[in-house]
Amino acid sequence: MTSLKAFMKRLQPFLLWASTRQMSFTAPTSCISPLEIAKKQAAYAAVDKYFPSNARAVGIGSGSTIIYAVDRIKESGLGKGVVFVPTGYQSKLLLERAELTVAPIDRFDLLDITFDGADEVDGNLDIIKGGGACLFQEKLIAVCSKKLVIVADSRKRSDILGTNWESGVPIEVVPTAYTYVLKQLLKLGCREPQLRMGGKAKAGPVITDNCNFIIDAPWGKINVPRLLEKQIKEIVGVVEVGLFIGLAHVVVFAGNDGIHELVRKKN
Ligand SMILES: O=C[C@H](O)[C@H](O)[C@H](O)COP(=O)(O)O
Repeated sequence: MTSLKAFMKRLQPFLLWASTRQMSFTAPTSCISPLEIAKKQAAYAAVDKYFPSNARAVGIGSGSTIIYAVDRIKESGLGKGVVFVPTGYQSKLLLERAELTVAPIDRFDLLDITFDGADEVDGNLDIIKGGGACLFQEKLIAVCSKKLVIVADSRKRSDILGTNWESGVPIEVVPTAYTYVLKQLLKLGCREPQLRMGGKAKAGPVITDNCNFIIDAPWGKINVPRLLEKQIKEIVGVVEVGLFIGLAHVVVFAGNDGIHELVRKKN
C-alpha cells in the first residue's frame, strides 16, 4: 500500500503535466489518487452547475484543482463563444492548450463568473489563497466578477483560517520592500514570516507573474481575518494579501464524504 502511494505520488506531476498539454493520455480513474479524484469531482460539479449558459467573459484561477475545471469546460463545449480571463501564466497556458479564447483582465471591468481554487476555506467562505503565488491577479479577477465559485477538495475546509494551512498567509510584496515588510509583520505579531524561496526549480526567491516576491506569514488561528487583511495591506510595499474576505459566493468541496457546497447567504 505504501509503495503504491509512493508510486502515485511520483506519477502525479506527470498527470498534471499531461493535462496541461491536452495530451490524449487519460489515466483510468482507478489510477488517480483519491485526492486528485476529489479535486476533479469538485471542479466538474462546479462547472456543470454554475457555468452560465449565456456567459461572455469568465475568469479562470490558478492551481492544480482548476486544471480539472478547464478540462470540463473544454469537453462540455461550454466555452464556445466565451472569452476567458486567466489569473497568470499557468492558467493562460491551460486555456490556450484547451483552445479556448483568452484575453487579459485589463480588457474587462466585469466578468460573468470566475472559477478558482483555495488553500483554506472557513465557514464564512473566507479564504486563504496564494499557495501557488498567484494571489494578486486572482484577487483582481475576483473583485471584477459577478460571482466567484471556488473549487477544492475537502481537506481545505476548516472552522478557523490558519488551522490547516499552517505555512502562513501568502503576501505579495515589491522586492525592494521585503525586509521592511518582514519587520512590520513581526511587529503585528506574525510568527516567523518567511520570504518564499524557489527551491530546486528556481534558485533564490519565488518571483510572481507580476515580478514581485512572496512572503508567507503564519499567525496561528486567524480569528478576525478581515482586520488582519486590512492591517497587512496598510504596510508600505505590500501589493496584495492572500486573504479573500467576503468575495466567494460558492465553494464546492469534494472528498470521501461526497460533494457538498457552502453558499454565501444573500445580504
Ligand atoms: O496561488 C495559487 C492559488 O491561490 C491556488 O488557487 C491555490 O493555491 C489552490 O491551489 P490548488 O488547487 O493546487 O490546491
